[in-house]
Amino acid sequence: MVAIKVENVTKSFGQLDVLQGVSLTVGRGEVFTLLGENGAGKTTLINILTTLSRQNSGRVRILGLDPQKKGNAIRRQISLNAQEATVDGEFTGYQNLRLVAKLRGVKDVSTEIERVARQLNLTDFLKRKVLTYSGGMRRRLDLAMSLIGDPQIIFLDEPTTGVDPKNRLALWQIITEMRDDGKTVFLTTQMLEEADRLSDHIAFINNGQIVRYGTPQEMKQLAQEKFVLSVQTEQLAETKKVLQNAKITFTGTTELQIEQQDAKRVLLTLSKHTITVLHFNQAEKNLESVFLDVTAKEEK
Ligand SMILES: Nc1ncnc2c1ncn2[C@@H]1O[C@H](COP(=O)(O)OP(=O)(O)OP(=O)(O)O)[C@@H](O)[C@H]1O
Repeated sequence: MVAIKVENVTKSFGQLDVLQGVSLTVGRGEVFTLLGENGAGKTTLINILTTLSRQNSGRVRILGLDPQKKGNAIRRQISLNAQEATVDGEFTGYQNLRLVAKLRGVKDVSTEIERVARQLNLTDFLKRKVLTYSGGMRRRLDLAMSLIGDPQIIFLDEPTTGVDPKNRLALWQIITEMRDDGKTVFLTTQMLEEADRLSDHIAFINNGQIVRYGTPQEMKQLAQEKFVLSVQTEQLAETKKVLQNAKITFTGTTELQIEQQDAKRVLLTLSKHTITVLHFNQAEKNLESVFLDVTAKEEK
C-alpha cells in the first residue's frame, strides 16, 4: 500500500529551480528519510506534500488523494511537525494539546490527551506552562501535538535538531513506536546516524533531484571502497608530501583515506620511500561516506 507518491515534481522560486523532477514512493507503515544538504529542497517538498504549497508541475498523491483538490481530506489524515516548535509558551501543555484536539475535531478530547501524553511521557508536566519546560520537553510536547487525532502520516522536519543525546534517544524510540503502530513517518534530518537507525528507506536529494534511494544497508553498499592508511607520526608529513608528488589524492589529517583504485600505488610508492606503514585497512562504510560521495560527484 502506498502512502505517498511523487512523480516528476518541479518547484521554482523566481529564477531558482529548487525541485527539478522529484519522484519517490513511500509505503504505508514505513519510516522514510529524505537527506540532503542545507537548501537542497527538503522543506519545499514537505510543504507541497502537506498542502502548504503547490508544485509547478508533476503529480502528487497522499493516501491516493490529490493535495490540490482534496486538501481538507488530506489535512485530516496527516500531521506536520515543522522545524520550529509550534507550541505556545503561555499555555500549559494540556491547553496546547486541547487546542490541537479541538482544531482536529477530536471527539473525546481528554481521553485523546491522556493517550498521547502517556505515549510521550508528558503526563506529569501537563499542568505546567510551556514556558517552564526544557527544550527537550517542548520538543516532546510538539511531537505529542502531531499525534493528536490519530494521523496516518506524520511529517517530521528535523525533529531532533537542538535536542540533547538522551532526549534524542527517547525521540528515536517514539518514532520507532509510531512505525510499529502502523503510522507512516516522513522524516528529514541532518543526522546521518538518525537516518541509518530509523529508516526503512532513505532518499538523497541533490540539485533538486533524488540521486540515491534504498534501504540504509543498500545505501552503505553504494559507498565507494576506501582504505585507511596510518603511518608513524614522525613520517606523516613526509608521507603526505610523497603522496602529493605521486598525484595520489587522500583526505584526513592523521589517518589518511585513500581511494580503492590508488591502493596498490600507495603501497608501492611508500615502500620506495622507506615509509613504514602501520595499518592499511578497508574503511568502514557508513552513510556519511555515501553523503560525501553523492555531493562530491554532483559538484564535479
Ligand atoms: N518561499 C521561498 N521563496 C524563495 N526562495 C525559497 C522559498 N522557500 C525556499 N526557498 C529557497 O529554496 C531552497 C530550498 O529551501 P528548503 O528550505 O526547501 O531547503 P532544505 O533542504 O529544507 O534546507 P535545510 O536543510 O537548510 O532546512 C533554498 O535556496 C531556499 O532559500
